[in-house]
Amino acid sequence: MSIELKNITYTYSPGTAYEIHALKDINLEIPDGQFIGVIGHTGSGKSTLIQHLNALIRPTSGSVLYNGEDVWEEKYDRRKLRSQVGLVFQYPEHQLFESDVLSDVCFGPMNQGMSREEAEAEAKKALLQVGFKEKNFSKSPFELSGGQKKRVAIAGVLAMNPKILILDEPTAGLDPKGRDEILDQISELHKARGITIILVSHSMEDVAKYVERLIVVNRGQIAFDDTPREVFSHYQELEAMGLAAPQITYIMHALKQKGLKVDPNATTVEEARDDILRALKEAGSPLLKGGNEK
Ligand SMILES: Nc1ncnc2c1ncn2[C@@H]1O[C@H](COP(=O)(O)OP(=O)(O)OP(=O)(O)O)[C@@H](O)[C@H]1O
Repeated sequence: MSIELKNITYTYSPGTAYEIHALKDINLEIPDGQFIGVIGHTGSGKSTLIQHLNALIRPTSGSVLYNGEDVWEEKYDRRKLRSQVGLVFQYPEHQLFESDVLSDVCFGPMNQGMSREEAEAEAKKALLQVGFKEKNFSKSPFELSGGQKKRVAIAGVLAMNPKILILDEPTAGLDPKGRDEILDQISELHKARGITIILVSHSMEDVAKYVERLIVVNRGQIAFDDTPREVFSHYQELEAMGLAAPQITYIMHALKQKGLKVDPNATTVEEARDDILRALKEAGSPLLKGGNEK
């Protein structure tokens, strides 16, 4: 189930005074099963890019291939594609409209042609997988907290059994605890279903913790496409794009400059902790005498 973007450009309002070249010659290959982060400054083109992945917008030039087939061929079934490449928009909770949670999540699969019974089975599975409790299935979506609403919205797309799930800032507007819970659940989902996850995020800490591949978009182009570790080693270039590496990367660079033999490219707090302890131990540091070793 690979997606390929070939020489994609996209221009809003072409030929007018408001013309904006949102994407410029994008080439991208997304094989099965990866957990990918997409990061970039506001207005860099992330949303425009992901809408190409499920043929919601048609490129100005270039082609989008799904399993090798051009999705903009006249006879291509783009409706089917959209159920296989599920897209959860920013603030999806604004799109809940049924009277109860279960019916809301059933809407997508029923729209795809499933019976209510089949749809309910998929909906329940999806809701439980995103950590939504069964006792709340009959509640009105309007009674729910922000985090619960987001779960319902994600389950609504998941219930259609997508092969690829794209989430545009799924944690926007949540507090840190709600944010971690949702991201942990998305990560679990990736493991349990083995589907491709594409996570658009503004948080370097979040992508560093979860994704295996990080795509950095800058002014409509792909600036980096690599492991988070490799991308963050270019932190000075990221800064020039209005981005930054995770704070821990800066701390590790500072420690290295002070003479501690740490790996400056650690990207998560856990990785950094282990590496600092190792370096302190190797240096025979008195700091470890308090029994603080792992
Ligand atoms: N419907 C639209 N009409 C005209 N211009 C648009 C439209 N949507 C986006 N743009 C412009 O295209 C460029 C890319 O926008 P896009 O929304 O893809 O960026 P983004 O990286 O997703 O931003 P954000 O992080 O704020 O969501 C920006 O200059 C934006 O102003």
